[in-house]
Amino acid sequence: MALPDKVKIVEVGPRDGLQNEKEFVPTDIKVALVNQLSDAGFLNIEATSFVSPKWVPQMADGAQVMEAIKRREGTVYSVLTPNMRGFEGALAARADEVVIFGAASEAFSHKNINCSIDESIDRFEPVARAAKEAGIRLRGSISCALGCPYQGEVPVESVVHVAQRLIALGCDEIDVADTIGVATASQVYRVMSAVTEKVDPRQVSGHFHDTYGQALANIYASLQAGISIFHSSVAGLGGCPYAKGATGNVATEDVLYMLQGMGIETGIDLDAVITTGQWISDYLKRPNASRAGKALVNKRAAVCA
Ligand SMILES: CC(C)(COP(=O)([O-])OP(=O)([O-])OC[C@H]1O[C@@H](n2cnc3c(N)ncnc32)[C@H](O)[C@@H]1OP(=O)([O-])[O-])[C@@H](O)C(=O)NCCC(=O)NCCSC(=O)C[C@@](C)(O)CC(=O)[O-]
Repeated sequence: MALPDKVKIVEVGPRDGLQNEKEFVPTDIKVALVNQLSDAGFLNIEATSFVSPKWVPQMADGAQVMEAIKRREGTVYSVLTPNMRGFEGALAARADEVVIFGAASEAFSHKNINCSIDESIDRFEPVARAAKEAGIRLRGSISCALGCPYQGEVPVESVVHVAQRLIALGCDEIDVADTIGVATASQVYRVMSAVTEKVDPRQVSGHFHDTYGQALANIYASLQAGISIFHSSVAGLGGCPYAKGATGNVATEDVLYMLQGMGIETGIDLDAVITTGQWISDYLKRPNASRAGKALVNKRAAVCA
């Protein structure tokens, strides 16, 4: 299949990137991160979650973040909402898109949102209806679509089933997520092909954590399967608190560098993202997990030396 000439990158750093940070990141830092990413030209930024602060304390300031960010014309600001309580918070915070998040693995569904897959879809139903009534975009995420930390293998049929249920709820887009980053390219090609047999490929995205260093290859395999929407996290921040050991999403800088090299358009300023990636890594006192980010920061330093 011919590769797309344009790809949409959904920047999930402010939510998926930060949610697992042990130390509370001050709201003004979260806001500065979102604002810098908006200025870099992202069409879609996942800014925060409206979930139980007991389960994910780092996202407790979601309303304050949404209140304070500078909204860029043309950028969709998304937030996670597991239920109607979350949806009400998102509506009040003027989110452009709400994300319901299920799983293809029963075990992870219970660990992450304290209910079965079927119960989660029932719980999402009123959220989906309310979002459509409010004219808010609706996205559905399928965690552990390529492997589960608790049950191991996840049947492709389960991924396709959850994908179809989420589309039937009215999702504008669904994310096939490798939550623990275990997948390899041929498995990804198979799963994406199976999902896009039933769901319009334009509505399907790839969300790849990079725990085993396979994310870029998995993105390439997804491109070959007709996918043209990908999630990534600036500086490779992140990991899900309910997927022990899962490291960050694939680094946005690495994805942009790869796509640029292939002549695939994203509309995003890689230089600006590199600066932001180094800034947030320095702030969090953690190494920058982006290879291209680090290399280009070092290259800048060499030029200035
Ligand atoms: C879903 C629940 C709430 C169910 O939690 P529960 O205990 O089943 O439900 P509950 O109704 O009993 O609520 C428990 C407490 O949370 C409160 N509550 C209830 N709902 C909300 C809400 N929306 N916002 C704020 N507070 C809420 C509720 O009021 C109550 O407070 P208490 O009475 O104990 O003081 C809980 O399991 C939860 O919040 N889980 C967090 C899930 C999460 O955020 N996980 C990480 C994001 S998913 C992810 O990272 C994967 C993804 C998307 O990136 C893709 C991938 O890589 O796989």
